[in-house]
Amino acid sequence: MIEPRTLTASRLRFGYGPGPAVVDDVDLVCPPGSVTAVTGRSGSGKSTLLHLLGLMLVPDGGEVLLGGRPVHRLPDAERSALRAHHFGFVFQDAALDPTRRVLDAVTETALYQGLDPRRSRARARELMDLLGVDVPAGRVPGQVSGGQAQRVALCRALLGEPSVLLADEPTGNLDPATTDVVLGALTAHARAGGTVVVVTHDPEVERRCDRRFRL
Ligand SMILES: Nc1ncnc2c1ncn2[C@@H]1O[C@H](COP(=O)(O)OP(=O)(O)OP(=O)(O)O)[C@@H](O)[C@H]1O
Repeated sequence: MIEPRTLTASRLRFGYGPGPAVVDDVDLVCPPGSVTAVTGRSGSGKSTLLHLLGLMLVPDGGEVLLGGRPVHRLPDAERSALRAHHFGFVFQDAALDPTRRVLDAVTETALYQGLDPRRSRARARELMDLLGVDVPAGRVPGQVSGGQAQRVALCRALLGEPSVLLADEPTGNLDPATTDVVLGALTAHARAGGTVVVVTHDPEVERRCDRRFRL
């Protein structure tokens, strides 16, 4: 069951070191039930914003709120627990363990969440079918294409039924038909109560999202 939660950034600011902030005074509200597109030129801070929203970076200023609760400065263990139970990630550098089978990569986070292994394997197969990840069960991530690896990461994120799904260029390596399938899955997750945020350079993907935020 997805637990609906609004994700909010308030006056968010972050820089990687001395010099100007990469994310500067960003206000953003992402309600459950919708897909928000984050766009902007290369280097404008989109991925950084997604890492801040996903509690992987701690802001220098401002707040990240989940369901109205400030979560950006929680101790590491609490932020990790929140990430594991409420967030799903499809990141460009979402490293899939190269030694594990694709199916195990998809079920890995669900097992951490305490889901029944047999049910999560069955659901993983359904999601892989839905997203057209048609690879032999024994394949390891290094033996699948970039576009397939992205969809494996999406299956893994969806399996956990996260309140918040953050995706960095999830259609970057995909043809139009497969882009449709991925957008359909992201939208379905939102309609089921999820909060979905997608970084994209693709104007067509941006157009099809419910909300738009330009950095
Ligand atoms: N780990 C890091 N250390 C220092 N600077 C970084 C780091 N990661 C990103 N940056 C810098 O922060 C800025 C924003 O990077 P970010 O990846 O957030 O942009 P982006 O909008 O996602 O770019 P793209 O569209 O090219 O993926 C860039 O100038 C980048 O060089």
